[in-house]
Amino acid sequence: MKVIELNLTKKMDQPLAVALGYFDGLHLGHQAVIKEVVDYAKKHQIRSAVMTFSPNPNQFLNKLNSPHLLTPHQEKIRVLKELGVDELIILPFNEELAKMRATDFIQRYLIEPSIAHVSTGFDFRFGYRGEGEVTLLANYSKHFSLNVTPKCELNEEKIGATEIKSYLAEGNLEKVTQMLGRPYRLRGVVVSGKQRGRQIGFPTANLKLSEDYVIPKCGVYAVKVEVRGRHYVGMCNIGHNPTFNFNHQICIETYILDFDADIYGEELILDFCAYLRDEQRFSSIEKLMEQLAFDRQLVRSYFKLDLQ
Ligand SMILES: Cc1cc2nc3c(=O)[nH]c(=O)nc-3n(C[C@H](O)[C@H](O)[C@H](O)COP(=O)(O)O)c2cc1C
Ligand SMILES: Nc1ncnc2c1ncn2[C@@H]1O[C@H](COP(=O)(O)OP(=O)(O)OP(=O)(O)O)[C@@H](O)[C@H]1O
Repeated sequence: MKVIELNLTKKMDQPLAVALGYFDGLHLGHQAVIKEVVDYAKKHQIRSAVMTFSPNPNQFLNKLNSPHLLTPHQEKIRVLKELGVDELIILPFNEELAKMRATDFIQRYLIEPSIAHVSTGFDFRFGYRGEGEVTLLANYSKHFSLNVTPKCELNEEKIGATEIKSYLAEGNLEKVTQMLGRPYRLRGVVVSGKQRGRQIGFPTANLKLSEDYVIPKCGVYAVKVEVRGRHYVGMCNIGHNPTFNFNHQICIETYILDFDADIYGEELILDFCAYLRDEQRFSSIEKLMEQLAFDRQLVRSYFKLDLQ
């Protein structure tokens, strides 16, 4: 997939079908919008693209330091590749774009580059203070064809980034996975901890996130783990390690089952599959160890591994 960061000002080399939106999460609603574009492009033998913005419009408009995203930049690229998108076009979201009238946006980013087909969702808004709605796009049928994806819902609730973020904050991974159509993923690098895990028989890989992700609720999770291109299962604790000494900074650490290797500095990918329990402060290290052994059995049975 080609990633283009630019102001589209002139005609594109080849006709494009584009999906428009920020697309944080790339959940099932976003996937419906994007799949339509990929299918349209295949059928008409043109290239498919996602047209998005950077930085996050919310971050720019509300002057947030860190946006905390479900799919930060690299993660978004990875999922878009899997969806078969040919190009990712990133428009710089700046003062000029924030103030651009909706009709000027259409002229500059859709008509001038000769975009052939546009796909959006039912509630897409664009232009100054979100004044432009999909009905406005429909007025330009002589320039581009338009597809509007109806609302995708899960049990009558809109599938959306805000909803997924609140389910992550509650530890409701079932809803998160259903809305995303895949497990929630964190990616980072293994850094050294205080080496206490090893001493209590549960060495852990401490994760330093590679991008600004939304962190799920503190607690213990059954996770799928990918490291050095191989797949494992594990149990991940997100929290403050209160039994030892309450750490103010949240730490994300994973005990990988049936694994013993030095992976400091390696990339680690965690897929969050099930919420097992809250983090607790135990009265002794022995009690914590007993609980960890119990958690390990739970993880084995969750993933239907032979109990050992
Ligand atoms: C699956 C799992 C669950 C854990 N649950 C708790 C917990 O409930 N309470 C707690 O204080 N620490 C918990 N821990 C954290 C251990 O205290 C931690 O592994 C130990 O402090 C080692 O930290 P280190 O890697 O910084 O050396 C858990 C760790 C793992 C891997
Ligand atoms: N549940 C959904 N069903 C159909 N289309 C959707 C759904 N959620 C978002 N879309 C569409 O996907 C495109 C990209 O969405 P974008 O991220 O810009 O905005 P959004 O509506 O705020 O998404 P979200 O609700 O996930 O935050 C838009 O065209 C939007 O209308």
